Amino acid sequence: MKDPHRQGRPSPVPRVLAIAGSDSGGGAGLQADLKTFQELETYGTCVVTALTAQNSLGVQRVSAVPATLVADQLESVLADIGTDAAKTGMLPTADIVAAVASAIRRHGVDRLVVDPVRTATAGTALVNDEAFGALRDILLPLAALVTPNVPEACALLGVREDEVRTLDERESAARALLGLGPRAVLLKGGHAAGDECVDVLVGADGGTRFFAAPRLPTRHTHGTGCTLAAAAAACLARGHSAAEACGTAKAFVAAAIARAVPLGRGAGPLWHAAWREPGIRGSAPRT
Ligand SMILES: Nc1ncnc2c1ncn2[C@@H]1O[C@H](COP(=O)(O)OP(=O)(O)OP(=O)(O)O)[C@@H](O)[C@H]1O
Ligand SMILES: Cc1ncc(COP(=O)(O)O)c(N)n1
Repeated sequence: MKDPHRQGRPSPVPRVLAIAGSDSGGGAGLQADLKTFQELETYGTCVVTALTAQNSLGVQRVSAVPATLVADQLESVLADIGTDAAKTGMLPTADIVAAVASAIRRHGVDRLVVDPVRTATAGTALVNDEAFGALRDILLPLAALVTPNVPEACALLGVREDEVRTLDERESAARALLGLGPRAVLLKGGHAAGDECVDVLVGADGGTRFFAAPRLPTRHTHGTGCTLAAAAAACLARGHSAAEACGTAKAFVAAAIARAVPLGRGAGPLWHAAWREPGIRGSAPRT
């Protein structure tokens, strides 16, 4: 980003900004993002877009933060601390999407990861249709990387989910998403069938990469999407390429799922500190 107040001096630590909703249960949203940033040895800042009353069983209540307050938070962070990368999660209204796009442009944040959050795993809508359309039209063209799951990819493209089943169909869908303007697309495979979770990366270099990891037999996967996108943003802030960032992010999320904790009566959260354990990074996916 343009960082006039640093006058060309590098930041003492990589900085990453999360622009997302709060999850009171601590498993997804901003809470997952900040834990991930810390584990990957980056300094995390956060702009709150929504408050949710949420736990392992689902989302009980959602309240959007006024767009002007989102804009003020963005200005407070970016005009002083600055950032080396940013990541968006839950952007509940079109006004909030517009405020985010405007700040990203004005401050020249070019390492932007957009996680096109739409509904919680439990099915509750987190974002209205107008906001999702605004994200597609004005935020995706600013993204270095967008990380949809299969239902989100289908909603962005306006196609049915049964048209995006096989790996070839997922690769074609990822390529079609490049047409919406992001520089790279990681189409996640958590929702696809099979013994492996295969994520497909297509990017500006024209190539395709597959990141595969065994599908872990657990229901404690609350916050996987947020964690993956946050880890990718932390890696971009460290100066890694999109492909390197996706490889590390996949390994990070796999390790955190392997050590997920059965808290609450429903889908429990990941254990982000798994990354510190000797040997756990050995669960790195094949690429
Ligand atoms: N059971 C699992 N075992 C291993 N990896 C998984 C599992 N479920 C999801 N993943 C991986 O976690 C990451 C997030 O994928 P997923 O498709 O679940 O995203 P998402 O639906 O956006 O997540 P969320 O459930 O947080 O909304 C991907 O890298 C995916 O391959
Ligand atoms: C604030 C917030 N942001 C994102 C998600 C999506 O995560 P998941 O699909 O795992 O519920 C969520 N539940 N809450």
